[in-house]
Amino acid sequence: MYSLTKEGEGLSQAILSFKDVSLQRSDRTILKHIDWTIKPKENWAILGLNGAGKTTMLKMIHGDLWPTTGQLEVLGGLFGHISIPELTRRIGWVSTALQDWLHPGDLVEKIVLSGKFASIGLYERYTQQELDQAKTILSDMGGAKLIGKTYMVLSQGERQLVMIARAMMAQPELLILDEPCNGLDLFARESLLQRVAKIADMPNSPALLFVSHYTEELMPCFQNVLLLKNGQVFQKGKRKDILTNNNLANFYEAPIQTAQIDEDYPQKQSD
Ligand SMILES: Nc1ncnc2c1ncn2[C@@H]1O[C@H](COP(=O)(O)OP(=O)(O)OP(=O)(O)O)[C@@H](O)[C@H]1O
Repeated sequence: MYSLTKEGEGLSQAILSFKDVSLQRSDRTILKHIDWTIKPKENWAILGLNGAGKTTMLKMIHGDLWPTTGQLEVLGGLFGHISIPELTRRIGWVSTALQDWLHPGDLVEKIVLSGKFASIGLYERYTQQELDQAKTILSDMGGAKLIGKTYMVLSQGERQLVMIARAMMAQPELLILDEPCNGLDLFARESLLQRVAKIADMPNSPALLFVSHYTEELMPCFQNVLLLKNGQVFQKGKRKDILTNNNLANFYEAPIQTAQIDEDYPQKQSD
């Protein structure tokens, strides 16, 4: 169904749509003339070096920043005509930065449950059924052994798993994974990426938006890639067209040799 703005203008059915969006801060243009659409059922990865503007774009999608110029539509709502708190409840956000806000002494399952209320800590009344649902989501993500532990004793990989389960608790329509593999060792990273791939395979999977510095983290479920450089879209499209040696060499301004790695990622025997 098409959404309507207050003026009655029909909107697209896109998950998100940037139309000539720029963002100015002080005397600096951080994002420049971004044109980009994510259609339903598409999963995208954004690749960019430090300072490219990735986090700024995510903050915009999440409603924390507004375009200085241009038109931005997220989940059928046009900025300027939507309730931002309502929008943010429909978006899951996983980022190591968010971990610093959590209460270290909280039980893992309660942190997952807090995703339902979009709160840091649990202040709302909840039912046993909701708590059980949080445990089920965590178990489905491979985190059954974490139930009953406090957040502070978890490893970084386990914390990221909890963050993803927390985001899934709200049944988001869009799940943003902002450099989720930061600080993870090889095995923890591959295990987390496998979990992400499982989410992508779910029948009612949210649209996935994965942000990274590294091409090797872009799982096959990310069929579309946007290369962001100096606040501008350098290239965007199907991964097979974007992740070529030539493109990446131009993007990074350095010789690049990509290699297809066996999709059976390294796994510990115990996994
Ligand atoms: N409020 C602001 N005022 C001025 N400059 C800003 C502001 N916010 C971000 N920037 C600048 O905009 C640029 C893009 O920042 P952003 O955090 O979006 O990059 P990024 O691609 O996420 O980088 P990283 O990979 O290092 O996290 C950076 O140079 C940053 O210093």
